[in-house]
Amino acid sequence: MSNPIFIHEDQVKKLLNWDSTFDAVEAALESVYNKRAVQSPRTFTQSTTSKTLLLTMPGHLDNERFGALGCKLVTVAPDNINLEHPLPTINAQILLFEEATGILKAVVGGTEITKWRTAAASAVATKHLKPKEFQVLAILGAGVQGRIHAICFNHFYDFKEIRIWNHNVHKAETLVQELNQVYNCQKFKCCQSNEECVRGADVVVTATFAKSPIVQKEWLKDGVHINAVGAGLVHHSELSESIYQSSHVYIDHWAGAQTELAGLGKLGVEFKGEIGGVITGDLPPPPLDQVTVFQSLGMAAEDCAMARLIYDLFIQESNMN
Ligand SMILES: NC(=O)C1=CN([C@@H]2O[C@H](COP(=O)(O)OP(=O)(O)OC[C@H]3O[C@@H](n4cnc5c(N)ncnc54)[C@H](OP(=O)(O)O)[C@@H]3O)[C@@H](O)[C@H]2O)C=CC1
Ligand SMILES: O=C([O-])C1=[NH+]CCC1
Repeated sequence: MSNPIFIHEDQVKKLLNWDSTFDAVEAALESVYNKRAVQSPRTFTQSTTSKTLLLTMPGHLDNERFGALGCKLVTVAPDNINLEHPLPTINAQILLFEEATGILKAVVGGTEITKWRTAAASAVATKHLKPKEFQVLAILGAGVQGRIHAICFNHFYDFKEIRIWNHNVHKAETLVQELNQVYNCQKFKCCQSNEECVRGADVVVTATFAKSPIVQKEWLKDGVHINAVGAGLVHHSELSESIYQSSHVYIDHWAGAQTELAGLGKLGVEFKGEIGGVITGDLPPPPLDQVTVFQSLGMAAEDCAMARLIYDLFIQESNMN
């Protein structure tokens, strides 16, 4: 019996690319809708001696290119940011199993994968729910997800302006400066308030730990698309209730939504369906003048697809050397 391979974060980082990530995530979202993926509900284990939360996310995906049986273990430790030497808030590993035998074949660093696949899921949802009219992108949150969303959306879409707001404005200023320098442009702009950031935007991303709404309905332009990524108290704490009640809301997976978004159900919010249904064409695209929300929870199927992608690239590269 061979020992499992360890693919560390720095190796994962070198193997990641946006186009394959997009394909893997799109395949995962479609497979969940087509019932070619199995995702047992994720579990949440709260440490009683710290703020750290451990999530276990088992999944299986039946797909020629991205199929895999795996389990992501991911921790959320909000205080990491305040350490003398700050660490990422979200850290993960993905266990990948041989399907026929159940033997562990690889442990794949999951922190970069979580970053990339989450931004790619927002990009996939945006492609299917807001097919054109990109001028202005508003990103609320300048942490790990805010940054990777800026990079991902700049890769896939031709926004004229990418605005970034953070409740601590200095952090947004630093990120904007970095991105304008890296891409040798001036399209990244720092906003002093969340309202200034959102007003007039065509696409909005929320990626914070905000426990109360940071986006209000009256700030939204007709036809805006929102990718709601962050979770404060719950996964729907970043947008005001009236946004959810008046817009077309799509989710990544029903099973997760039934438990983790139960609060929205109590407010009378009816989900239009899984984004996978829009990808397959079974669900009609929303009218262009309607506000749309992609409520992203994150799925094991995305992580399995990504771990398989990285595993295959790692083996290919090892065989070449
Ligand atoms: N849907 C999905 O698949 C995934 C969702 N997530 C979620 O995305 C969110 C961001 O994660 P990540 O970027 O990795 O975390 P980071 O810690 O890197 O960033 C968090 C950001 O939220 C800001 N923030 C913290 N508290 C508040 C507040 N009360 N109001 C407004 N902004 C606040 C922080 O600002 P500052 O540092 O200045 O305080 C920072 O910009 C989290 O809620 C996380 O759970 C993450 C991964 C996957
Ligand atoms: O899907 C995911 O990995 C996560 N969602 C929220 C925190 C981590």
